[in-house]
Amino acid sequence: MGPSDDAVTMTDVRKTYRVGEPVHALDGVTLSIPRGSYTAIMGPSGSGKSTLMNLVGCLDTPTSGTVAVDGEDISTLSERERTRLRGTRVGFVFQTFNLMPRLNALENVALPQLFRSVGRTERHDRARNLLERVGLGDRLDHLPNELSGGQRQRVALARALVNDPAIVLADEPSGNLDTKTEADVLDLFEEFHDAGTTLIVVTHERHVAERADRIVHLLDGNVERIESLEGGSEKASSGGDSRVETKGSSEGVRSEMVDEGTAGRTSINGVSSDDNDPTVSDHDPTASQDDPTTSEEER
Ligand SMILES: Nc1ncnc2c1ncn2[C@@H]1O[C@H](COP(=O)(O)OP(=O)(O)OP(=O)(O)O)[C@@H](O)[C@H]1O
Repeated sequence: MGPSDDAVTMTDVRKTYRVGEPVHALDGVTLSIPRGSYTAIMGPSGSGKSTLMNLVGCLDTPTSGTVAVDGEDISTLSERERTRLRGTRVGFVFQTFNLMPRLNALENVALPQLFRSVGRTERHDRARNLLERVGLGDRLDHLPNELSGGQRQRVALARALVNDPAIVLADEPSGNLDTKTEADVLDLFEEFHDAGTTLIVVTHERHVAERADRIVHLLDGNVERIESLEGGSEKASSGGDSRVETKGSSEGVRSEMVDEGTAGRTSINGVSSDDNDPTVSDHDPTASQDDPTTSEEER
């Protein structure tokens, strides 16, 4: 299996934060995530799950080692190129949904397509199609606060998928949902996984992780072990090149870089954190020339 068969390849990845005493959030992680696989990431608080997700999501760069996302080494890319890779090849689903409060369901799902050179009609057609697939064809005009928690999460999932990403990253995607709604959302994940999407889900919940093909257990910034799950899909077991190598000692950290956690300021799903300002106007920014997320090509 060649590198192109992996959606993500991490090689001896270290991430060191220096806010006072250095914190080795990731400490020599080598991990491959095959295309089309469904991976759960588990581990105690502080074990490095979010740090790993931030790297895979191109929200941050490693202190040392390489992270290849959809075949591209993110350390060699400019900030602008990483933004584009993130906007076009990665979809994000958060526990808190992160929908734009003043945009309706259709506009929220259409928004990340501003990274692509497609017109407004095509953007809206695709958003409508995805919302129909997640069972919300009759809720297109609803604002987030006019939807239930499960419906909002389904809008978030449709938004994550709208650019046909190589990878969907989900951080505690069902944490705020009741049991029945959680099951519905997880069924939907499975449906998209069956259709070939690579899914990486961070969770503290064993029953959520067990929906995946395998569980990567992190401990103290390293991969402690990888657990293959019985009944994992055909696709994942045949693509299950889960080469894992961990390096236990933090003494080997080579970096002298100072990382100050830039992740929070970066745009996600085509929407920068500053753009989450609830004072954003009601008009459809996917049609606006002035919207900060409008692609260069469209200006
Ligand atoms: N921006 C940052 N600056 C400094 N230290 C950080 C930063 N982000 C994370 N850390 C530290 O890195 C370590 C790993 O953090 P991370 O958020 O990846 O853990 P986690 O496994 O996601 O934890 P949780 O389950 O509590 O969300 C922690 O010790 C944390 O304090």
